[in-house]
Amino acid sequence: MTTAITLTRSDILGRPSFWKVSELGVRQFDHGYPEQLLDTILMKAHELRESAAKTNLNLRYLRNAHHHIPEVAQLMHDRARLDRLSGLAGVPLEPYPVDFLGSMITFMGPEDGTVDWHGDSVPVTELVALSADDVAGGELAIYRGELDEGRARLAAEGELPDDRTLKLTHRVGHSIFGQLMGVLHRTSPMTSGTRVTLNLNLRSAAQPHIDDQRLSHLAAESPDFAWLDHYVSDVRCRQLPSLRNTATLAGKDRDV
Ligand SMILES: O=C(O)CCC(=O)C(=O)O
Ligand SMILES: [Fe+2]
Repeated sequence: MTTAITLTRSDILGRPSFWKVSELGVRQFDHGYPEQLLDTILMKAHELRESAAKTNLNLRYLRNAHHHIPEVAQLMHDRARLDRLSGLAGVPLEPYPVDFLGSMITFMGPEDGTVDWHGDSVPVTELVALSADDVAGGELAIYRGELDEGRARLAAEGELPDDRTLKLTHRVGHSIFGQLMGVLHRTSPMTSGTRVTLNLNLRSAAQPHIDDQRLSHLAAESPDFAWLDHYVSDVRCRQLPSLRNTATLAGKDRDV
């Protein structure tokens, strides 16, 4: 595995941050995943493309990809992959548990559009380019600065200065792996070509409460509330113990 780029979270935000799973910022690396597995995922993604929804962020995507495509589930839960990503992040990671956000496949191009400025609700993501044909534009653009400050600038000025934006070109065979929670980013508009990308979302296995998910966001994404029971039991059984444990440890620190 060769690492093409590495940036810490503090490098991106321009300040230390507290709400994070680790100092992971963004890394791009040669993933070495089996070509045949990714080709199968791409072929099945094309078959399902017409069922992919468009969201208000101008993104055409197929959510819950691991339920539709067993090969996505295989990669998502692959132990060697999770161990390697955990090593890169510096903390144990696990697949994101809210089913419809665990994995998705995005379709981007001049007609499908590209995802607009946002911060991720999920803590950590791996973007695996399945195809990138004849692409002009379409880089992952990351604002170097605070999310809220960047949003205010966007609202006031309509754009962000180029010299504060880092652009990463997606490459087939490489993953862009990052902690994009609380980090303002988008995909640069594409003037030609198409890119199909597999997004595999993750969180800290040790501190699963570190997350920017909002119930209103989940409801907007999936208004049938079919995710609710599973979500509440995750909060009860995983997130609450982790939150309490963190609070206890912080209390102990103060007592010393
Ligand atoms: O594929 C990309 O360039 C960015 C995708 C992204 O930010 C997202 O799906 O949340
Ligand atoms: Fe994102």
